Amino acid sequence: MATDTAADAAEGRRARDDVWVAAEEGDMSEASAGRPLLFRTMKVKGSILHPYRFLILVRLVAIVAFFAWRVEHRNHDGVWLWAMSMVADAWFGFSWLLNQLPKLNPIKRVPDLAALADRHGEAVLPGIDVFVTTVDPVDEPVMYTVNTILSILAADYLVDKYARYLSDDGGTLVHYEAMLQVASFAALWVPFCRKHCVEPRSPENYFGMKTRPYVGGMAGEFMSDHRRVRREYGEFKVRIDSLSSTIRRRSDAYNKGDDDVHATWMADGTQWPGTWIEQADNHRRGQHAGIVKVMLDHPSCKPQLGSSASTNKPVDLSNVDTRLPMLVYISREKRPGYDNQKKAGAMNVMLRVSALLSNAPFVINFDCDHYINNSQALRAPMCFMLDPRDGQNTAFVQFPQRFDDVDPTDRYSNHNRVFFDGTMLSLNGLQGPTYLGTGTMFHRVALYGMEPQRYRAENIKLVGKGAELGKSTPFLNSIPDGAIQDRSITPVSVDEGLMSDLATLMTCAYEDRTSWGRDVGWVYNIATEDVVTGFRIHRQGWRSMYCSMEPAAFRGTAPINLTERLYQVLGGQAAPSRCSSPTATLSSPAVGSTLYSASLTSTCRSTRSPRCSS
Ligand SMILES: O=c1ccn([C@@H]2O[C@H](COP(=O)(O)OP(=O)(O)O[C@H]3O[C@H](CO)[C@@H](O)[C@H](O)[C@H]3O)[C@@H](O)[C@H]2O)c(=O)[nH]1
Ligand SMILES: [Mn+2]
Repeated sequence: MATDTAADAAEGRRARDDVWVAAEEGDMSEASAGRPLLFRTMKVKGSILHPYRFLILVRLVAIVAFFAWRVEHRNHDGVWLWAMSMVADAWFGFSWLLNQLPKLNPIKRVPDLAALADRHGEAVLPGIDVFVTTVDPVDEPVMYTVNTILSILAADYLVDKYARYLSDDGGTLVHYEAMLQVASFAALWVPFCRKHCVEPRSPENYFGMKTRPYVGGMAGEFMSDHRRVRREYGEFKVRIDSLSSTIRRRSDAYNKGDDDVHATWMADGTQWPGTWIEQADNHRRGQHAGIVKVMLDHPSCKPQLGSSASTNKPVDLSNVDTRLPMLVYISREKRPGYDNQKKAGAMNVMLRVSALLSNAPFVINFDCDHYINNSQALRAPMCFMLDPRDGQNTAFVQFPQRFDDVDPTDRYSNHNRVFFDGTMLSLNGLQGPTYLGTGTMFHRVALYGMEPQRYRAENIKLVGKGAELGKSTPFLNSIPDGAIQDRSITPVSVDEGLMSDLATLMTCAYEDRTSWGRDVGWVYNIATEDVVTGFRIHRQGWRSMYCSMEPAAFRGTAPINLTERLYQVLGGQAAPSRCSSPTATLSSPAVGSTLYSASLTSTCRSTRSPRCSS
């Protein structure tokens, strides 16, 4: 749980401060034109880096010498075996070299939130669309998803500058009704977080902490508010846990006497358009209509203070802004015969649907089991995106993945330190880290397949784009606006016309004969759509940034037992490009193994969600 993490973090910080020193920024006056720099760049201290580089050189010499020795000592009794092992060694050595080169100059970049606040004040921060994906309320427990969503709704960002989207690939009523519950509990939880500066803002993790220093300004009221909200959260959990039985009971009552149809019914007495408990034609997992429901409208741009304490509302919110950001539920259309392309397909639909509803210039995505751990986490990537140096060319900002519930010795290497704190920082010194699938903020236009220099709104050419981006005129028209950073998100009226435009964007057939899944959006037909999508964006000349912040911006759940961990590693291995070294699983030849091993320890990653119950 999050309790040991504070101590861990403090210790980690102390250790790392001995390693990192400020890097020289060179003459920035021209690039920044008087605008303040919004992040600090650090490099590894010379006394550590130089010996490390020397070590790489020594190993390189040893490897070359080893090769020479192998060539000279050919085994004449088994030339084939010898040749095969030489080929393997050559490939092994080459990939080792590729793995080492970026490590010559690791770079860490730390966002300067104070400078961002100084420069931007509050009002001019750009809009963000936040995407969360989920599939199955049992495999990916609903409690994780609702906590993720509560943590996003409570994040410290301008309420009218971000919108929240949940994509439910299962199309289940449980998820939809869970979102209704979230919307109602958030009306208490979010103002409570704001009033008392609560961290983290995922209630399960917050109430699970043993101790926490109070940093808010209303210590006097804290204990009673805390007790009250905790009780409400308990009741909220009970309601969430009983959703599936509530829905089943309700549906049974509606279906009584009808032997043919066993529909699943919503609370308002209409049939659920998505997947039914008893699956029927047009109401099964792989076959149902597209659904989009705006559950919380886009808020007004003026703060709305809450009411003072009364008997039925014991928490005094008279000085707290009670607005909530927009909340939208989406379940895309599913038809037999179409490959739904898993997460990549879901993300592409969300990208299009959000373009007509909020069309923020930035999007950030989370898997349903990754919550916001640091309420400033949506501001931090802005330090990179708005920075005068490379902001215009930065396609995405990637955060390290951190995990709860890892046993103290980390015996299954869940933290994956070499990958998140080695390889990624190393790539950060080059064109930037790869896209890792969750906790990543993008420039929307980078996902539309546009190149960095064409990025400014006035340069976007829509002629001929219909073939690439699909034939929805409202969507094509939204693209230039989606590039304007200082555009505020304006509330849209969800009328019949808009609903039919949205339905078109969610259909399976929309992407036929377009570039979606190839040159536009998340890439299809590959196990590691995230990594490959990142590569495509890099290829176009964009760069990416790795954002280091304390406390960790986001946290996820790690496998708690060996079986789950092995599944996870297997998932990563099955997809070689997820590993920084493609040969990490090959057994190395006896002599070579010691030379290579240090660079090969657990460079693979994957965050397959644990099949745990909550
Ligand atoms: O048909 C699908 C399948 C999955 N998902 C969502 O995609 C996310 C990741 O899927 P999961 O099965 O949990 O994969 P993991 O192995 O846990 O995830 C790792 O691998 C994925 C595939 O490369 C990356 O996208 C993730 O970000 C990365 O954490 C989850 O939020 C799912 O709900 C969908 O929306 N639709
Ligand atoms: Mn997962």
